[in-house]
Amino acid sequence: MNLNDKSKIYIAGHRGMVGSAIWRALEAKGYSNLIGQTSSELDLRDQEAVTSFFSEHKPDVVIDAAARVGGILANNTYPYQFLMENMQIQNNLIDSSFRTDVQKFIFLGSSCIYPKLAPQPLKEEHLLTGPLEPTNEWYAVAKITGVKACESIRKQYGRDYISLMPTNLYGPFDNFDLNTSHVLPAMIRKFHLAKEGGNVPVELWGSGTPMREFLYVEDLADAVVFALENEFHDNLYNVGTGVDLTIKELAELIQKTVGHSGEILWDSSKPDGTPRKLMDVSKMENAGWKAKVGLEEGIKKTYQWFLENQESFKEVKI
Ligand SMILES: NC(=O)c1ccc[n+]([C@@H]2O[C@H](COP(=O)([O-])OP(=O)(O)OC[C@H]3O[C@@H](n4cnc5c(N)ncnc54)[C@H](OP(=O)(O)O)[C@@H]3O)[C@@H](O)[C@H]2O)c1
Ligand SMILES: C[C@@H]1O[C@H](OP(=O)(O)OP(=O)(O)OC[C@H]2O[C@@H](n3cnc4c(=O)[nH]c(N)nc43)[C@H](O)[C@@H]2O)[C@@H](O)[C@H](O)[C@@H]1O
Repeated sequence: MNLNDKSKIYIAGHRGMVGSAIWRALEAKGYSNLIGQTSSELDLRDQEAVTSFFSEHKPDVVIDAAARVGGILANNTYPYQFLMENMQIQNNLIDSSFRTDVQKFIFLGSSCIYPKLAPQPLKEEHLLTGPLEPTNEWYAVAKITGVKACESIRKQYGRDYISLMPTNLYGPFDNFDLNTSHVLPAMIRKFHLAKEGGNVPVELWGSGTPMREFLYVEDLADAVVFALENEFHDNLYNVGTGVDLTIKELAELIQKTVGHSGEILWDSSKPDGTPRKLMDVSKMENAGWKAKVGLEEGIKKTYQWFLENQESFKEVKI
């Protein structure tokens, strides 16, 4: 497709951590015809509403950054919502895009689509080669169907519909609610509150032994713009740093950044989840994209954002 700065680009989920980063990145590159709808303006679970939105606005490009998103506890507590809502949202967006001739669609999945015990680092071809991690298999199955829906349109109709599989993301506008968030924002808030409370102990979940990879959200937004501006000849690409660390090492890094000097306690009644999910990022690197922001720098930026926006960050109520 002939993309230009007047192309109409619809960012679904444009207020979220990922969607807002993509919006800022596109604006910075001069794209002036961006459209977004809040979930109260357009509930993407409502097929009829999505169909009429697409027939009215006819976007040239769709970037799907809308989903029911949460950390390990939220996924494990609300399996039906994480499965059904994510299938409804993505399927409505993908099918309406197909029917209104959208030529470029970027779908965002997650590294949890790969089998729990797949060989590490995770390669795109490991998809569907083994059982999923039980704490988030519901969300993973939804995301896998999104990947397959885009792949089927590329295969049958030759449309440039691609799926990017980001690793764990963090950064400005993240969800800092301690029940529904992911580990990195939860640790920032917990260590900050404990420091302010006189360096009281911090209680974290699980054993601290699982390993995780973290990509700063503005790097992901950069990868999405890269995928938008370049012709991709395959349907599935991992997006990450290719570097991971234990949850315990992450805790010590965040404790140092925040300046907390108390004890760290581990609540073994909470799930560890997947032991490791390090991404093989060579396919995206061969396509010409590489992450730039290191973890220490990204945590410092995110903590700074947290301090400046404590009153405004969203508390996601599930
Ligand atoms: N965060 C991560 O670690 C991570 C990792 C890998 C992949 N991803 C993927 O990245 C994407 C965005 O994640 P995120 O972290 O940015 O999540 P987020 O901050 O919770 O944003 C999700 C967005 O989806 C929108 N949304 C949810 N339900 C909706 C509905 N029924 N109708 C319309 N809009 C709805 C919300 O809109 P409103 O704000 O208007 O309510 C929100 O802006 C998701 O596809 C997620 O799977 C995230
Ligand atoms: C990218 C996301 O990865 C998610 O898996 P996943 O990394 O285990 O999700 P997280 O919630 O980030 O948890 C990562 C690891 O951090 C541990 N952890 C320690 N303390 C905390 C805490 O205070 N809060 C949280 N949330 N975790 C904590 C948690 O037990 C787990 O082993 C999937 O559930 C999502 O669907 C999505 O795919």
